[in-house]
Amino acid sequence: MSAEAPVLATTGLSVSLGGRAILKDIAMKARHGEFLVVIGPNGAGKTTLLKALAGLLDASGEVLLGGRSLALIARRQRALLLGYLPQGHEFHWPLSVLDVVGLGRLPRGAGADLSEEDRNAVARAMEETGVSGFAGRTVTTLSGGERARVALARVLATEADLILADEPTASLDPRYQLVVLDILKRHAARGAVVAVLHDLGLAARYADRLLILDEGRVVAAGPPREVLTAERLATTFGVRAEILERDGATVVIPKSVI
Ligand SMILES: Nc1ncnc2c1ncn2[C@@H]1O[C@H](COP(=O)(O)OP(=O)(O)OP(=O)(O)O)[C@@H](O)[C@H]1O
Repeated sequence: MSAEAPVLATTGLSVSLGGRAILKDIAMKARHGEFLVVIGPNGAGKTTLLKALAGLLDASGEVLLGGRSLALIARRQRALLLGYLPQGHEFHWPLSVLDVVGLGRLPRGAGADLSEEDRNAVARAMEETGVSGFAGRTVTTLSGGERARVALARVLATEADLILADEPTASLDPRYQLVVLDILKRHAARGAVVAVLHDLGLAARYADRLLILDEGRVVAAGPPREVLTAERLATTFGVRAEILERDGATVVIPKSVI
């Protein structure tokens, strides 16, 4: 991907599901090196946006990856360019953790026998996410937080420049929430990351820019301290919140329901 074109950009991106307009004319971009966090109330369209960015939904408008139209990029090539971490992390097959993370190498042509390069990428991803200790365990026996980290390890193993992560910290304990966001922040530095988060405090701390979705539209986009205002939290989320600046970071304290 060229460093000049945004890693990811959309124009006029719209999606209808079940006869209802879910995403309406979304224009957004993630620049090289950027950690973009998508926030918004339940049902705003965040998951739908990530799926559309990953090319998993019929959409009108355009998604550009490194300046190239996603629609014109073959599926296998897409899988090299972007890693998609879906919400939920359910595994239905009783594979070992090592095998699941190894699946991340499939787009790179890996077969049943991984090359040394594949094995190194898998080992790095497992080390980073703290799952090496249970490499031999069957994924269906893992706890929710352990599964979430294995799912992230599989995406990291792809070594795609762009990662789309849907609620990557859901079901993680406080330490692993920070571990995972640190990983994504590091990854963003050499490509870009678009992540959906519900925790406004973590979103404010980690995001280079926030994209706020409400009822399928972008209602604000920019650095956390510019877009996270008490008025915005009231109109978009329906909460009264206190917003503080502490050690250079924006701290959000939701206080009551409006
Ligand atoms: N397949 C579908 N058919 C019809 N409506 C759908 C479908 N998938 C999602 N929707 C609707 O689209 C809207 C946006 O859903 P989406 O999952 O993108 O929201 P979200 O912002 O990720 O919400 P949450 O914070 O609750 O995860 C919701 O009203 C949802 O009910």
